[in-house]
Amino acid sequence: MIQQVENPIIEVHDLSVSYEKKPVLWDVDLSLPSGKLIGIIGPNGAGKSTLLKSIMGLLPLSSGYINILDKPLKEVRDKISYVPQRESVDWDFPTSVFDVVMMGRYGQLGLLKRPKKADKEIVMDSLSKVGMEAFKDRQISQLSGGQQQRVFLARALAQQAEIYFMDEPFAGVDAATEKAIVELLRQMSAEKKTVIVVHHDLQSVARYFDWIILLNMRLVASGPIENAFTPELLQETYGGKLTLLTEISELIQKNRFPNRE
Ligand SMILES: Nc1ncnc2c1ncn2[C@@H]1O[C@H](COP(=O)(O)OP(=O)(O)OP(=O)(O)O)[C@@H](O)[C@H]1O
Repeated sequence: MIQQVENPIIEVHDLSVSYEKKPVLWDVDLSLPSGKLIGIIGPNGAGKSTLLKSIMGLLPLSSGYINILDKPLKEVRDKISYVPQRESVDWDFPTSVFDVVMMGRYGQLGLLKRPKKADKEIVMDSLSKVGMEAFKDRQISQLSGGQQQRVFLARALAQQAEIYFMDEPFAGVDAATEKAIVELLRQMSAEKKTVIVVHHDLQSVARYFDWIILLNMRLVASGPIENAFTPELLQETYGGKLTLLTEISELIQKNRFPNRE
């Protein structure tokens, strides 16, 4: 079930990626619609983060090419924003919440230019969207995991991009932060942003995403949640590793896609 899209915002052609000659992604052909919340789902080691990084040009490709907004990545870099995994960052670095979020503005500013009043306003607005204005002067080493994740999201918002890539934004955050992130994703979607999220928790997939990519080294499915989130396709993606299959099957049969209009 691989649905091709007319006028895709992202097109991936024959993508293969290897780490030190060990193949991780094989022949991925993908086209993605704009303005949707898109989840990349698959078991551990399936290549989800690798797909995200490849699309953003952070890894060398063994074969294939990627177009974003009909153009090669280097022409549209300022239109994309990346929220990496929280653990991949040194949170002991001595800097404030405000300054981390201001880093989101440097793409537009250039490194040597001073931020203007408008940039400061964008930073404060981004912090308020994630409920972190009160923490603007706090050192980032003194934040909880959920607060760190919110700051990361605020930095991405400050970039005012069109496409947002997020690698497991819900990993290790508290329930309040999870709810705040979901609300933010919905708001971004209402503003016609495209958001692509690596996601682990199968229970929440149908509630959070409009479209899913099922991946296990090869592309198993890409399509609207109603068509792609099926027991058969999940079985194909997870193989014997899927213990939640019955539960998910029930969820689908009851056609319960809560909170999604
Ligand atoms: N820098 C690297 N060097 C060598 N191998 C790597 C590197 N990064 C990832 N891999 C391997 O590539 C495979 C895919 O990794 P990737 O992180 O893309 O998977 P994932 O689906 O995001 O996994 P997870 O859900 O566990 O985060 C794994 O087998 C992983 O061990």
